[in-house]
Amino acid sequence: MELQLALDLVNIPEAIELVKEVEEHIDIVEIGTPVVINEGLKAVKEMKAAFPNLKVLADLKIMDAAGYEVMKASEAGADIITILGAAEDMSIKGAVEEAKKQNKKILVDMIAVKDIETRAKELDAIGVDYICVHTGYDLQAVGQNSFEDLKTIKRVVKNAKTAVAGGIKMDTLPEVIKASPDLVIVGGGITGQDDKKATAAKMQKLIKQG
Ligand SMILES: O=C(CO)[C@H](O)[C@H](O)COP(=O)(O)O
Repeated sequence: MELQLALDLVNIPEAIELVKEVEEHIDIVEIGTPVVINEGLKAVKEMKAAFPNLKVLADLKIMDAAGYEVMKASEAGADIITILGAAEDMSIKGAVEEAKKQNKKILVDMIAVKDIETRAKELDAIGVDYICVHTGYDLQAVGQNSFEDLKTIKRVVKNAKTAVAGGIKMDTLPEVIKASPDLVIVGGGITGQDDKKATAAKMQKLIKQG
């Protein structure tokens, strides 16, 4: 099980300062969608240059022109690139094909997918690297989470790694860990804390204990 830190509400210098604090306690750093919108793929490039030993995920949430966008994110230094599960199979296949060429990985974000079980089976058969259940900010605001969806993908996915994101905090982490995802993605649960390093360290410890 790995820990990914999601950075959404920062600029590039703030993102780099934040990662300096928690670097030793995370496996992957995510350049969140709002950061890519504000700063472009330069944010991925600068993060990779600052932390060459960390895996960098570019949360592009690709919907179309997937091969091209995966290629551009790969050139910027991303190790993992996200595409939406709601995208056409043709787009998912394009992303997977380009990622293989570039020696990168594809994470499919299942946000807004209604039939998680059926779509997860289809995506698994296409050969994506990760399938991630995700409750975005708008549904977190009305009290939703993805813990039941995580159990669903754990049951049906045979090849891809499983991941979970959306409002995970220290108090809900044990429930997430119980379901044994391969990747736990935490944003505000770390960045919103006064002592980010101690929080990341504690989360890492729980995750490594399984
Ligand atoms: O992709 C995202 C929002 O669309 C976030 O990066 C993801 O939800 C993790 O952040 P948090 O733990 O703060 O919810």
